[in-house]
Amino acid sequence: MGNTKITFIGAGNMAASLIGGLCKQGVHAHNINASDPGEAQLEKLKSTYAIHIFTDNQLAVKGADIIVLAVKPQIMRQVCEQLAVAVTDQQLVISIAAGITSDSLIRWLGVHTIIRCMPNTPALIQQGVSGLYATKAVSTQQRKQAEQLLSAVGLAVWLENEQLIDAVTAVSGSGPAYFFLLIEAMTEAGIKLGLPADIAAQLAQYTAQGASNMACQSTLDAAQLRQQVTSPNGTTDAAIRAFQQGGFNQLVETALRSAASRSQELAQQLSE
Ligand SMILES: NC(=O)C1=CN([C@@H]2O[C@H](COP(=O)(O)OP(=O)(O)OC[C@H]3O[C@@H](n4cnc5c(N)ncnc54)[C@H](O)[C@@H]3O)[C@@H](O)[C@H]2O)C=CC1
Ligand SMILES: O=C(O)[C@@H]1CCC=N1
Repeated sequence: MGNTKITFIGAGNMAASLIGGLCKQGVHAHNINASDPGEAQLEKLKSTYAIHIFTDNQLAVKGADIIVLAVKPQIMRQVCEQLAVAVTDQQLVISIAAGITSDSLIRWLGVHTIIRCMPNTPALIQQGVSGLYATKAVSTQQRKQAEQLLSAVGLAVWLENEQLIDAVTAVSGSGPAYFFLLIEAMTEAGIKLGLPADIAAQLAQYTAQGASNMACQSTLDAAQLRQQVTSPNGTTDAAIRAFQQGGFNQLVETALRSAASRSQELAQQLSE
């Protein structure tokens, strides 16, 4: 990232994951600003990574090459309108908010150099994945900078259609929570089958990690890898049948459609 100066507006969960990932990747802390009214989380970030902290958003964006908007969708308009006097078209604005369209951001901020990004919290351990969409005003150099920023904390993929950000939100933005839910459920089931709680949790966590790494590294697809585990009429077969009888695939589709719809709903509600 060289000497690129990055300011985070909002220093909550997602900003902390990105800042943590960037610092662990060797980005200099003196190139990172974070602004938030919550002094406790700012102090935590400062003591952990030695970044610059601010409680005044307008001061925080001064001199920044990239401004990452990492506040909740519901307060994005207020934050952008307050920042409008301080942000210029020379600065790249990356919004990570679910559901807030680039049209709204352009209108509220008065600048056109907008990238919408949907990252996820595993960015903290450099294993995030982000979908990115750039508006026409974003230069090739700025696209490169955004890609470098998000690639420092995981995989970054470009989308040519902004509406697909809703699908990315449903699959990978919210996705870590689905896997945590499965880990929780497998741990609870393991405990009910008689395992000590700590061992049940480790078995579920390491199984998720191993399966995910295999899926990422293998030339086989997920269905083929699943078949390798599934002996005909064996134990896995019994479990998979139970999942399928319970409508597992349909349930996953319904859940992801709900996430995407919520993202579209936020866009509609918050676009005025
Ligand atoms: N948490 C996640 O897994 C992901 C979140 N996102 C998006 O990231 C954004 C932030 O989400 P989280 O980090 O989870 O929320 P969060 O609630 O943890 O962080 C938001 C932060 O904004 C701060 N804030 C409130 N008013 C402010 C103001 N006027 N100026 C500056 N900061 C202000 C809050 O004090 C808080 O620290 C949301 O728009 C969300 O859609 C996107 C991808 C994944
Ligand atoms: O739950 C949310 O709204 C945010 C967006 C993606 C993950 N967390």
